[in-house]
Amino acid sequence: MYKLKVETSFAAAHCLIHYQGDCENLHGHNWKVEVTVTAMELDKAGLGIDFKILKGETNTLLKTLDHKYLNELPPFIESSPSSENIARYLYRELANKFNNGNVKLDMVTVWESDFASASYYE
Ligand SMILES: Nc1nc2c(c(=O)[nH]1)N=C([C@H](O)[C@H](O)COP(=O)(O)OP(=O)(O)OP(=O)(O)O)CN2
Ligand SMILES: [Zn+2]
Repeated sequence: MYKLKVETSFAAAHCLIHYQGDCENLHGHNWKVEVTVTAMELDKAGLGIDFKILKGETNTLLKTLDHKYLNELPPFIESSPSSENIARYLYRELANKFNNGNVKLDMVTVWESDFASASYYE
């Protein structure tokens, strides 16, 4: 079994809902996103899955969040755009793209600062 990880990022604005404190006000982060998959077998080139595919699909999804006000986007109308909910949203979208007989999405981790992150996995 192999574990592969890519890292990328996006910038966006948000405010936490049902939260009392500074973070209920509009502010932004440069979120770092880590996507980890497991692969059972390698192809002839020795790859579980091409990093270019992992990063490409992830960046395509992140483009829909980049430089947006997250609270206005459909995934976060009902659920506050916390790092936890962002990680879960990304996980569910990327699982549909990556999961097959060989590859399984393992975990998505979202860092909202150098010191704070949330991960989601199933
Ligand atoms: N479990 C979570 N806790 C918090 C989240 C979150 O997504 N999940 N998010 C926030 C806010 O987004 C806030 O912007 C956090 O910003 P940060 O600067 O890290 O928070 P502080 O101001 O408390 O940082 P200091 O280190 O105290 O300056 C809050 N919590
Ligand atoms: Zn925040």
